[in-house]
Amino acid sequence: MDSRIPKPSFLKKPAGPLSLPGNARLPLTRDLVNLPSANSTMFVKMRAPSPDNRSVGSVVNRAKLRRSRSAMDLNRPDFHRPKYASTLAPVASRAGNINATTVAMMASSDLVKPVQANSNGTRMHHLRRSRSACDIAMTSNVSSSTNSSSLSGMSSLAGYKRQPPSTFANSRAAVVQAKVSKMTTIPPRGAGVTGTLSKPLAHRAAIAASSVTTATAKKAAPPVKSTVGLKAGSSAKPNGTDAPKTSGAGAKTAAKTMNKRIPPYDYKARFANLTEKHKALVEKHEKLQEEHASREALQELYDECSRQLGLLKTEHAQLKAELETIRHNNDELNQANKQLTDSLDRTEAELHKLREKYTVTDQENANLRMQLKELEERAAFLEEENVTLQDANQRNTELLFQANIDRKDLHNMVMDLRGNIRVFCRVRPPLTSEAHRVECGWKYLDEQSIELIAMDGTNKRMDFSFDHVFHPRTTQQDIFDNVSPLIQSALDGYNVCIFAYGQTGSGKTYTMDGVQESLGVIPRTVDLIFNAVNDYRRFGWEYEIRVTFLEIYNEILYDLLDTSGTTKDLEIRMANAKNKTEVYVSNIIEETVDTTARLHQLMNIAKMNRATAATAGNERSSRSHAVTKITLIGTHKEKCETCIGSVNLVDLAGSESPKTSTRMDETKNINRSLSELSNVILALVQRNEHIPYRNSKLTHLLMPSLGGNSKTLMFVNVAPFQDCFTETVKSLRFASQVNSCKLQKVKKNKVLNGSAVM
Ligand SMILES: Nc1ncnc2c1ncn2[C@@H]1O[C@H](COP(=O)(O)OP(=O)(O)OP(=O)(O)O)[C@@H](O)[C@H]1O
Repeated sequence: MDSRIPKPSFLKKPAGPLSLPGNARLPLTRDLVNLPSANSTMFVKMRAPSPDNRSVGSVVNRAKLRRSRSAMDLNRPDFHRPKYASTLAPVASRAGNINATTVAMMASSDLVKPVQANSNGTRMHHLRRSRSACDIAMTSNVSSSTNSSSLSGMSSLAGYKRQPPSTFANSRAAVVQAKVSKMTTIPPRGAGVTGTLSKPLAHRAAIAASSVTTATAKKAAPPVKSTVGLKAGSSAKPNGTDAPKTSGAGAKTAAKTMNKRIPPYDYKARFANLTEKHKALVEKHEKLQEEHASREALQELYDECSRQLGLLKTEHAQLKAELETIRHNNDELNQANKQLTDSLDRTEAELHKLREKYTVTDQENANLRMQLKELEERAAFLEEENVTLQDANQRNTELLFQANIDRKDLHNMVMDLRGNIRVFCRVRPPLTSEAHRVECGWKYLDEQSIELIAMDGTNKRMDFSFDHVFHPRTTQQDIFDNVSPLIQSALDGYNVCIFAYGQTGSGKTYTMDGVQESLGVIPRTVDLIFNAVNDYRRFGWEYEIRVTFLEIYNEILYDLLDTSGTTKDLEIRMANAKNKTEVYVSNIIEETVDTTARLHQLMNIAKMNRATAATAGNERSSRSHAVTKITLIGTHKEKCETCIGSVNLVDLAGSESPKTSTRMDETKNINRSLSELSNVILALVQRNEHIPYRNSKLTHLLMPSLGGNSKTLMFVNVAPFQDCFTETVKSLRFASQVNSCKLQKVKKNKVLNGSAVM
């Protein structure tokens, strides 16, 4: 298909040169109109191939073709302008379209979006995108018709459906204005800088929007449809609806003039036409400058918006971080609140329990108060009763004191009836080691009589009577039960003497001291005295207890509490010149004891200091007379009464046959002192005027107990063996003599002006 447009027949070459200077020729209207902006490919593609040089060859030089149609080719003498060339309507400035569209699109979309990297590149990108977007439909149509023919390609432009510029531009402008107004009406957040910047920003935005609106409104005239200008010989028919509304009447006239068909030879008309077009172009240039200014304003607005956006983003990030912190704090507060709520629940539960407990306790408290009130009433009653009872108690104490005195008198009377000197006989059992020894025949007739039968073949029998006879199975407690009444007499203010007499090994020390597992009379007496003293305190009596431990060995006195090792001269002296039976020992240690333990301790000391040795009848024989004296001084402060009693506990040395003795001097002294004791007893029995107390230390010391104001008890201890028969008979005969002795009536010690009368 030949796309060459046939040369119009009416177009003739001018006869002579125009009245232009030199060789210049007026450019064609088409060239002038499309010279700066008609370089688009669309238009190039729509251009018909040059009718010239078709005969040059089969290959067409397209560069030549373009050049042949350029403005410079107008001077060619063979140039033939196509008829339709002057009828081409001026194409609306694409730059103007692009600017308006770009501004509208920027306002609608990109102004509120962050600028990425290079702002210039982005702006160009928007420009390119907007232009390509506008040309999409047209480009596609053109490309599809390029290979057919220019005419068909131009005709295909008729199908180009451009969006109505006025509507599009107006809508874009409206969007821009809405965006700007929104930006200006958004209250500034955070720093005041944003608020202060909003005013110029709004102003610029308003200017830009108004410019865009004006530009787009001016561009509301639709771009010339190619189909109009492409129709050969037909004049352009401006569409009334698409005609520009802001160009004014001059522009309309110029357009009409320009579009008016001017003969080629009418240079004046053509010049006028060109002048009008130049004028239109100048106006267009001014408008483009305004648009450019608006674009710069928009660019500044865009930059400002970007900066604001950056600030807003920073502020947004800060607010986001702050929000995150607040959320974190809120979570922590929620957690703490939950814990506090749990704790509060527990506390309320505990409070509930405590309230219940308080209620119960309050009830109990009320009950207790009632009980307290009752008790107070009861206490008042009891207090009155107590006063009454105290009066009664005082009277009873008086009665008891008097009764105790009566008891003492009665007790002493009984003791007097029993005799002031009494004799108890005790037969010890044979030891396990003494099983081989032959025993005498012992026949216990009653509690007071005993029959001794010799087991040497003579069958000799002897009867003895005493105050009490104790057989070998008698316990220490049974013995002391018969002794304790005498101790009570000592507490009542009487002198008491208890001594053990008998052959060596007959059981004297066992009876008086006893052994650890079976205590004798002395330790039991100590316990009884301290128990009685405690009981007497209830009657108002306070007792002072003093003790001395004396030993008579070979007629010499020794203080058993003296552990100094020095020898002191102990002398037995008369206590009172009027009463020659009361004696005391000078220089002896008399210790006051407060406790039983202390007294037992002193007893052990004395026991260790006592002289002992082995004898034929005893491995550990006491070779001296030991005298333990306990003085009891009772005081009744209320009655101003004092009673002094004493207990002499004597463990005599054992008599020994000179035949069996290995220490004769010791044995002689022992036997002599025992003999003197017998003489005194006999003198008392015979009621002699002279009683030989002073013949021995022992009798001298026991003088108050034997012949004076004393209650005396003698144990006669005998061994059960046949080889002791002679000594046993001697002891029993002596004890019988003592038992027959009737001492004078014992008197109670009197105390006058604090001095004791012994
Ligand atoms: N009633 C008794 N029951 C058990 N054993 C006893 C009894 N009497 C004495 N004995 C024991 O017999 C032995 C001799 O007794 P004890 O030493 O008391 O005799 P004594 O008369 O004091 O002798 P001496 O005069 O030589 O000192 C001791 O071993 C003692 O334990």
